[in-house]
Amino acid sequence: MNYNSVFFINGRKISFSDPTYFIADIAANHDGDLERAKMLIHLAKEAGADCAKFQHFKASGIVSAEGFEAMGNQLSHQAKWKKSVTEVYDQYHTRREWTSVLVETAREVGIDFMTTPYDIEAIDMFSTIVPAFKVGSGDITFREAVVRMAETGKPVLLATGASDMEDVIAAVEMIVNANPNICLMQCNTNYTGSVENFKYVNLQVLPTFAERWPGMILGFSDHTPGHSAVLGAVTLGARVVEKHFTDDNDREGPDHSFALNPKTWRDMVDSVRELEAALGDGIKRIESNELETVVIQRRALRLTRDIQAGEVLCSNDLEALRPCPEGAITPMDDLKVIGRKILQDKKKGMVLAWTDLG
Ligand SMILES: C=C(OP(=O)(O)O)C(=O)O
Repeated sequence: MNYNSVFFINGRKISFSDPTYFIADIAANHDGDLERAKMLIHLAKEAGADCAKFQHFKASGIVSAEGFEAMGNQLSHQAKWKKSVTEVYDQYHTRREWTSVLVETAREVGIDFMTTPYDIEAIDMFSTIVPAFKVGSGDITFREAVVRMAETGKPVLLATGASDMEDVIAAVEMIVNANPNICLMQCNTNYTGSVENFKYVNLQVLPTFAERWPGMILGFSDHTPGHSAVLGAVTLGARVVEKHFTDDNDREGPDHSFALNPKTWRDMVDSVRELEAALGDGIKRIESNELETVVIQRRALRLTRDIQAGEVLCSNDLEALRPCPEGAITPMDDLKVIGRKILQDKKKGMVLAWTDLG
């Protein structure tokens, strides 16, 4: 199976050794208003996002009115919606005629523009516009769309919420058969924003993915409150993180309540940057910022009395005390020092070097 451990999104290198790439999913949080969509792109950039992402669907191309009607429009987070599922999708869809304005706004602001396309027309329309495509979890089995995105040659970010390993294997195969640039994202698609959801996030799937596809770029699409899940995901190797983004969690639209806002988004980015710095490279060493503390915290063998040249050291002549200047014998070697002759006069409290001993 042929896939890359490094790919680029608009010149930005995505790999395990590079900083996490943050996608602010504006989704439907523009509330059907182009000015709000533009404002959210600006706010996402200010909050530290690398990418402002939208979703392009048309109600008629994504949901069956009859299908949801038959289920009473009452499942999961949709139960809170005041209108039917079709009406909500229609009201909150991202207008395709906004595209040039959104793309230009993102360019001016200096943030990548991306979308999750929910129909073939949208994939074709955006194939020369976006630097990468996102497959939303719900479309993991939409073969035609997944293959079409992969065939554009753009990196494909595959969300895997509400899927089992068999679904994931099939989708990964479809993508890598056409395109080696894939990011495999763990996701839990419960959008209720409940803290109960933490126990379903299952971050340990990331190492499972890594074991099955060594070196594949991993990501995490998160819908839980706070930053714990994201910090855990980055620790476990995710290098693309997506979270919903809004300016105001109290607005009425379907995606506001569980989104991060500019303040919480900034906190997340800052926390991940700190975590990345803290994770390091795994090589155990005395770090360059510890060179002084290694002196002040470690002990050296020091003389408990004035000693004259020719005397033989016994255990009572030595005590282990801080600091330990470079070259001093440490208490690790106390047994090698006891019984040795001292070659020159030394004062109480002085340290010993090997050249002091006969
Ligand atoms: C729904 C989407 O993604 P996810 O499955 O990651 O929540 C999306 O990108 O439109």
